[in-house]
Amino acid sequence: MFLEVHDLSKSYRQHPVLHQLSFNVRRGEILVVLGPSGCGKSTLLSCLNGFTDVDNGQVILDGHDITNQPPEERHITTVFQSYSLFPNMTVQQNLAYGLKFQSISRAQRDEKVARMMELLQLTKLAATPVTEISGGQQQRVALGRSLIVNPQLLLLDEPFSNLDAELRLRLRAELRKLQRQMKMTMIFVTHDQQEALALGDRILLMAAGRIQQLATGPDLYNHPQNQFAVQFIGAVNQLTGDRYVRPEAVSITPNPQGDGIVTTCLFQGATINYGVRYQGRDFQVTCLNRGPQLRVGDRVTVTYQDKKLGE
Ligand SMILES: Nc1ncnc2c1ncn2[C@@H]1O[C@H](COP(=O)(O)OP(=O)(O)OP(=O)(O)O)[C@@H](O)[C@H]1O
Repeated sequence: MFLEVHDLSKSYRQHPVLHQLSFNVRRGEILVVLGPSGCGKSTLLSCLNGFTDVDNGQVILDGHDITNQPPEERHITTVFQSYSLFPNMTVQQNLAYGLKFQSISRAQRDEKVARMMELLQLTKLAATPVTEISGGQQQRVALGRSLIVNPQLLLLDEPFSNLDAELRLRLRAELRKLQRQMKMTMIFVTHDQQEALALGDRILLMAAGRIQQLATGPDLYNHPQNQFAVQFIGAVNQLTGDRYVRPEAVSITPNPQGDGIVTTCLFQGATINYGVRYQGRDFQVTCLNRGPQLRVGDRVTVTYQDKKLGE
């Protein structure tokens, strides 16, 4: 394994924030750390990059125990939400800055910068001061500045959260492409489940400083291990005990004698979300937009196959 984390614990002033976390990251993988605000995601990254000391546990990177190494010796780079670029420098100068401390020739440096600008589609903006480019372009420069030093491990802490929805989607796709091209290992922190599902080879789901589940996106969605996982990823109809059914796994068919009744209807384009009252319960139902739309008050037949947590 490329990164191994064993029994990592961290408290701030006697208040435990991370509880004996153990997990691995494979070389060339994007692991997304997903969880609600305050669950300890940023603290986990700080323990990995060395900005925060751990109370207990071990961090092994590529076979080396880095638990007590200072941050500058770890070959780990972090991209933050606020991109902290140098405002008085151009795009090109910002990208080149990280390479100043590497013993490479000027020609090699220029070549790396040119390649990075090309990858990130920033070539035309090379000579523009970073204060004169858009938020999305600034975030690309920040990404480029981190990627250019070719870190063994890149940590990203909600890097797109200041950007509008469309730009987020675009940069997500670009990051995925770059990561594949450069075969870089990344840990990406987010509280956005769509982002996690879109980006992660695997997702480490956290709540209150504990790992709830570590799985691929489809596994997390289709086979949640506990109540937290089933509630946090996607919408769900809770049934009795540990049984549940996802909205798209409920079928409704119009039937004047049916014992379900449509209570709400939300048109979403490709899909329609219905609320259906059935057997004393309110169900969320997601249907593909095919055929005539049902209306509030329509009677329906309801069928579903429920599942059990942990299966
Ligand atoms: N330097 C610190 N001193 C004391 N408590 C801290 C410190 N940093 C974080 N905490 C606390 O640790 C807990 C976890 O914080 P952390 O920032 O790691 O969560 P997060 O999941 O990254 O949250 P968000 O998504 O809101 O950024 C919170 O209760 C927070 O208040």
